Amino acid sequence: MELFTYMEQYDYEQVVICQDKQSGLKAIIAIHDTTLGPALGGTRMWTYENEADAFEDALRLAKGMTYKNAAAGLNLGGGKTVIIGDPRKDKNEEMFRAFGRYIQGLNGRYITAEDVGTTVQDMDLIYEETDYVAGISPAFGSSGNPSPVTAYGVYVGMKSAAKEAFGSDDLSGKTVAVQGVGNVAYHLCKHLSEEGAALVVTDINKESVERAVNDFNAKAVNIDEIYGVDCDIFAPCALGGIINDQTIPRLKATVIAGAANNQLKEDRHGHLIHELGIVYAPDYIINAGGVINIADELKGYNAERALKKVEGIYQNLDDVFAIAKRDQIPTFKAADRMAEERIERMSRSRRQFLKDGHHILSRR
Ligand SMILES: NC(=O)C1=CN([C@@H]2O[C@H](COP(=O)(O)OP(=O)(O)OC[C@H]3O[C@@H](n4cnc5c(N)ncnc54)[C@H](O)[C@@H]3O)[C@@H](O)[C@H]2O)C=CC1
Ligand SMILES: CC(C)CC(=O)C(=O)O
Repeated sequence: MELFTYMEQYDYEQVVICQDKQSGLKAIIAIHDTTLGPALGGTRMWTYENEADAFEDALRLAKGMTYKNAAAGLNLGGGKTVIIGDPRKDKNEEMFRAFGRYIQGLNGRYITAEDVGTTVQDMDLIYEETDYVAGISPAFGSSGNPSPVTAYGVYVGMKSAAKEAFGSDDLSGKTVAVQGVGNVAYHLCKHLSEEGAALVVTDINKESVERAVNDFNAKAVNIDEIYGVDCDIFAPCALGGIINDQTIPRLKATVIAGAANNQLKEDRHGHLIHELGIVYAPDYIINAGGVINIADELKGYNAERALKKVEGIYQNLDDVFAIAKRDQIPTFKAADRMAEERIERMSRSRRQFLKDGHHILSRR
């Protein structure tokens, strides 16, 4: 990847490369766009095949956060961090403290939180060094782990997508194939099971599968079988790029609605599933619950208020489906349109009225 070419193509503001030999920290902080406010997005810790993959992931995820935050009505820009390493083996206190100091050095341009491979405990270590971290322990007045709230948002969003596809948002009797039953999907499965949906699950982690089988009577399938499951709804809840040339021909689902970021490998895959008549709930609209919850900390966290806002994901998806129909475009394009229009509108109003609209985390 030619970094500057890529940054210019999608108009990224900044990429910060952090290296700390003592702790083994190798992190990439990507800030895509801060038109609406400071960039907020989680920190992912993952073992990448090579550095180029890590850069690409950080950059794509950061851009996704710009769109997610804009479409969710938040006054926040988009950013994301990738830490290269195995979250089961390579973490240590110094690493997250060092990372916290890098974030502090950005002076509020970027606020971090959890993503795949990081936990509330990791955020607490970052908090030792900087205020610009959310999703820390509730004992600090924070919102804690965002995953259950993300799951609730995906659940209400799935109901909106079901209404679009089947004419009713009732999920009882529907079969949902869930790829990856980690932090978010476990809670999603709970909501679905309580409503009477049948679950088919897979995960590379055997214990996670067993937990879903035991707790929700889910049927387990092998990793690769999940795409071909005879189901109503496919819920990608692991990593990105899973809607691609290899998987699309195998899908039997009428709806795709899940938590994973960057589900479409490329834009053309969004067009392909649209042509096949699959109702796609755009990833960054349906999985915005976590960031909506975390963003509430900027006002002094109130769980009830945050949850109410998360329920707005249902209406937001209704709006996306309506724009898609009105403009005869796939839903992922309709979501982009919604986000871009808000950024454009707000940037004009910002120039006129707002000198410094940034929030202060220390209010929490
Ligand atoms: N945690 C949150 O609040 C939010 C998470 N997301 C996205 O949702 C997705 C899931 O996030 P979490 O549940 O927090 O992560 P997690 O790491 O707890 O769960 C992901 C699960 O997917 C499994 N997995 C990985 N590769 C797989 C594969 N090829 N096939 C099957 N399973 C596989 C993992 O073993 C793990 O159990 C990620 O894409 C994340 O970026 C998006 C918004 C907020
Ligand atoms: C705070 C996180 C839940 C935000 C994020 O990184 C995401 O929504 O992917």
